[in-house]
Amino acid sequence: MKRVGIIGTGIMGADHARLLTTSVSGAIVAGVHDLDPVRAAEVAMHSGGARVFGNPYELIVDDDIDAVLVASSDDTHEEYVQACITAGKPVLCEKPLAPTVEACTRILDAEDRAGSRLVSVGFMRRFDPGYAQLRRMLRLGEIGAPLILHCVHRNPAAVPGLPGASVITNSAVHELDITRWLFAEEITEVSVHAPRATSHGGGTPDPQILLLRTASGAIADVEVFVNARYGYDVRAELVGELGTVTLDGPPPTVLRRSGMDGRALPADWRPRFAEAYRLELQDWVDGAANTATAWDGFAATFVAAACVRALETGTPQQVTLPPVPKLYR
Ligand SMILES: NC(=O)c1ccc[n+]([C@@H]2O[C@H](COP(=O)([O-])OP(=O)(O)OC[C@H]3O[C@@H](n4cnc5c(N)ncnc54)[C@H](O)[C@@H]3O)[C@@H](O)[C@H]2O)c1
Ligand SMILES: O[C@H]1[C@H](O)[C@@H](O)[C@H](O)[C@@H](O)[C@H]1O
Repeated sequence: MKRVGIIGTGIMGADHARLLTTSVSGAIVAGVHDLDPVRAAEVAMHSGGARVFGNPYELIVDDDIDAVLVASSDDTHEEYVQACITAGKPVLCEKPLAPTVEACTRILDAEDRAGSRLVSVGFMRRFDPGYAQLRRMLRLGEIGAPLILHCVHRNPAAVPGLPGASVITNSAVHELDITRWLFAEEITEVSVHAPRATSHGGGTPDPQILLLRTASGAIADVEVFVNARYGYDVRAELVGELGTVTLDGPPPTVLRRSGMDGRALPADWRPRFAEAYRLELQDWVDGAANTATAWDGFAATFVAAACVRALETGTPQQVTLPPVPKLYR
């Protein structure tokens, strides 16, 4: 039985705790920590009486904790991931690995010194049955050589006044990862275009259109719109030389009534990606190593940084990743 400690018990930490407790085999939530002790206590209570730690570093080194899940806010990931590497414990860190290239580089260096892959990154879309099917069809040659990936990523609402950079490092980062993962090659050039901003974002440059060119010359276009109001909506369409494959959002149930034909949209990512989170956690608990690595986390943040420069300067940016370190080849 893997005894998991969770740092950060907000929306995602609480959801991961619930899944680990109810839907993942071979694991228990043994410890929790949050800056807010009330949140930590509540999640502990629903996780079969996990221990509440007042100090996150004591949780990480505790002999009764085998592995750590980091679900605190983005800018706190690095310090906890570093402490896990030092303690020699596997850590599943929510995306992004860290919001800056410098922080991700320090994590890669620490893993290199440790000499083993301890870090997984929560790019859960890799486990979503819909995205997995898209990738399988591509590999089977169903649509021939891929040319274009169209992506839509809409959230109903975000923190008012969120900086444009955060829309990229926190939200569009999923598409940066999924583009690398689907095409199995790196993104080499990016440009970002911002139309007139929505009046519902408190000044956030939102929506944004990202154009990503991959090493073989394919293009992904990403509409990221974090104040779209109407619901949580993530979609994709892959266009190949022989056909297309479309990933529409579940659920499959359609309500036809009063002259309308419609499906209910989820309010956020938890229902939409419930199965992806469960499969990701199971994979991590099993040590199956299909989760995104620290290198994947670094690469996504590296491309995100180029997108932020493109947004701020209005000019396309070349992306040249450093060579893949030996640990990840
Ligand atoms: N994979 C996904 O689809 C997905 C979805 C949502 C969020 N996330 C990521 O998960 C993380 C958490 O997001 P959330 O939506 O749960 O946010 P949240 O604000 O609901 O929860 C964050 C929690 O972290 C705590 N916290 C903040 N700083 C801390 C620190 N230094 N030490 C310990 N606890 C600290 C807060 O008190 C809060 O309870 C973020 O990194 C976010 O990007 C991933
Ligand atoms: O942190 C969340 C999470 O990563 C969701 O999956 C994404 O859709 C949101 O845009 C982001 O804010």
